[in-house]
Amino acid sequence: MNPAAPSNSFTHALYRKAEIRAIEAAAIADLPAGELMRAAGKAASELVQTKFTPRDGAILILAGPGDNGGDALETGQLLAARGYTVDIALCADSLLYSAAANLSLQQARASRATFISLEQILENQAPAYALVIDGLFGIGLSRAITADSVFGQLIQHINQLAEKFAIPILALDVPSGLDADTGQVIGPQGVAIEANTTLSFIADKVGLHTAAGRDYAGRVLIDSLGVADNHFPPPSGILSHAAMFAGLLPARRLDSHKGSYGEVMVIGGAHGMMGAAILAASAALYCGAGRVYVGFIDAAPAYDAQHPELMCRMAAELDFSKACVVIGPGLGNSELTASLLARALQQAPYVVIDADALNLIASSAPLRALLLARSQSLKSSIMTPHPLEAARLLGISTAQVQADRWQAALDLASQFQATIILKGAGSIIATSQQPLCINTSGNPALASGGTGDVLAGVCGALLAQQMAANDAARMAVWLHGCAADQLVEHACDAIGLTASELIPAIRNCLNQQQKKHSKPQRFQPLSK
Ligand SMILES: NC(=O)C1=CN([C@@H]2O[C@H](COP(=O)(O)OP(=O)(O)OC[C@H]3O[C@@H](n4cnc5c(N)ncnc54)[C@H](OP(=O)(O)O)[C@@H]3O)[C@@H](O)[C@H]2O)[C@H](O)CC1
Ligand SMILES: [K+]
Repeated sequence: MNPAAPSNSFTHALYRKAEIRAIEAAAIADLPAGELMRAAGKAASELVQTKFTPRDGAILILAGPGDNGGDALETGQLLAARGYTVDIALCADSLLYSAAANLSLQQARASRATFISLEQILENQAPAYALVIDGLFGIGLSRAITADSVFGQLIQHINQLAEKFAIPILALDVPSGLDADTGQVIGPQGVAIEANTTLSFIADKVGLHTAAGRDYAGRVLIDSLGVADNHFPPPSGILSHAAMFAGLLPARRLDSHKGSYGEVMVIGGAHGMMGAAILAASAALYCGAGRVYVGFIDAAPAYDAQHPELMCRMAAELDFSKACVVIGPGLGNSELTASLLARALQQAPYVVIDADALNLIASSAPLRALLLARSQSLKSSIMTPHPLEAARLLGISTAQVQADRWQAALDLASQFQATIILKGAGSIIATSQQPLCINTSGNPALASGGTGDVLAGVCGALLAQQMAANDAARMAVWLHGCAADQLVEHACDAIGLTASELIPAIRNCLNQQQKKHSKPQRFQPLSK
């Protein structure tokens, strides 16, 4: 296989369909006809040999009407030549095939593969397949595959059989039915292949990593098909990975004190929602902020018994002028909260705007103006909307946000001139200047109350320790997800993770990350 496209700096690059088309067009001009399809078939057949090895059962290949079908036919004829039992369902009018796909079809027909009809597949309720290869549609899918269409019935049948008989599905390029840009199944009545593995060609695609993309694509592998480096423009997005965060938080100097690590003030915790502010503040504490205050709205407790280090005050008493203000967790909506938000936006060098504070901004033009003014005075702002909050901020519906999360994140970043964390499966971190980033850590155990408050607190701690807003946002989301992954793997499994448990796990992840990249100790203990 050709390694992920094309050099180290691009290993985690993400592109949209139009960019992939442009790369493909530039590459084709340099190459003999059909070369990319041959490379796709070679990559897929090698992957089957090395990772699936289904010698004891037949392989079913679904070949659709475009070049994705051509890739599948090429894969099929290569596997047949290597001695696999291959059934091919040709779901296409071959007269409409491109020259490259036609050549692959001729070779497949001349091979030992058996061509079977759609009816044979649909009637067969207990197939002895060891693997299904999905080459129905790739990036050329232009409209919904509706459940009642022939393709729709085929896809649903394959998904059901795969689940019932534990048959793995390898999708070529994109799981058929999924939009490679948005990560959504196309159309309200649309269906898509639920793959275990997706082997994507030329470069990685945004839609395989956000929204429903992760559920449909399974494990994602990339093969560049040998396309030369110079055909790849700078990526418009990247996937987060551990190495990105190396050195972002400098090693602690021996000659340092609590004042060296910044001050976080969490503003929120109105009556009935005090826990939200305490969660955010505890997360800031565990992520290394030097001093952490909680500024309550209605009444402040004398102290927090679980974390007596937190300084509990009334929000109105706090001076924001040197702090990182995390405003929103349990804030509520009142004249007082709006005036606190206005003061934070004007005074604080760093702000993290979460939850109710986002809703206040969505409904107030003066608050928006104060937020925009921050970017001109080089003050850092991170906003952490979930899809509903993002929808309010953009004045659209949640469904519209989810229909293209990438675009929604970009729109938020440019409208509010802030660093955006658009939460949800495959959280997106966006600024208007740098490539967007899709987070790769985390799991559905995070879908519980309070985890968003924790994330806001982590952002606050990193900002307070002088990290640039975009780095802080990317790293906070990544740590938050890593902590959930570690807990699910080693402690609590997928159900019942609480936001409180997440906090010490985030501290572990942060320290592990720091240790990996820190300088060796000056003094080693003397051996006895
Ligand atoms: N070109 C190359 O060298 C390489 C391409 N690769 C693979 O090619 C696909 C993209 O191929 P393309 O032919 O552009 O698109 P698809 O195979 O995804 O499918 C297009 C055909 O599907 C029809 N279509 C679209 N939507 C539907 C639908 N809902 N129901 C039925 N039919 C649909 C479409 O018909 P139109 O009427 O819309 O024209 C086309 O007939 C890419 O994903 C790669 O797998 C490789 O990268 C190798 C190099
Ligand atoms: K496919």
